[in-house]
Amino acid sequence: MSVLTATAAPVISTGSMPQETHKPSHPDTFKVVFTPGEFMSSLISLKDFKKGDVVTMITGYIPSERTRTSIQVGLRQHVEWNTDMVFAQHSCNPNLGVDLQYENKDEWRVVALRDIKVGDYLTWFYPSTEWDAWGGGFPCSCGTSRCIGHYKGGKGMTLEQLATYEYINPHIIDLHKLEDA
Ligand SMILES: C[S@@+](CC[C@H](N)C(=O)[O-])C[C@H]1O[C@@H](n2cnc3c(N)ncnc32)[C@H](O)[C@@H]1O
Repeated sequence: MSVLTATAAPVISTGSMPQETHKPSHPDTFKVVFTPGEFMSSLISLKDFKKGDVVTMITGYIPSERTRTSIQVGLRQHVEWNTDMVFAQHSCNPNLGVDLQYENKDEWRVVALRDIKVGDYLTWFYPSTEWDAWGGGFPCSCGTSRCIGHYKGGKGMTLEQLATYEYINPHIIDLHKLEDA
């Protein structure tokens, strides 16, 4: 079935969410680091992972429009993460891959791209799922040697640039091909 399944759970929004009322979605796996300032919070690991481990399956999402807190899962489909994964920051040298290549949505997963230690910040490469960055994107503060500068989504990168990253999802490649056609 191609229709995304909605859940009754409340949508987790970030930024303005009061820390006091926040209920961790994965208390054994990761933890939100609440940081003052607009959209400055992030996610750290509570476990060690080996490269290739599944860090979490993607469950409980809610179909959505493109928002600051959504993830693009198809050519025109977006969902709200609806878990603490929404707090994971973008990095141009991420330690997580978001793997949506499976036809069966129950198989969608977040994978460790390298060994991860307790306390490491958890990050993923937003252009691996997002074609067009919400609100025009942001100046990236990942500070890595691979930093692409201003994040604009997959459409702001060439296919050759994207090919140097793992887990660039099929809809991003397809959207590039459609644009180039
Ligand atoms: C899905 S939220 C991530 C959680 C967010 N940091 C928070 O506190 O709610 C995405 C927003 O976080 C910020 N962000 C994420 N990664 C970033 C990065 N590498 N550099 C600068 N801002 C980033 C941007 O404001 C972006 O629109």
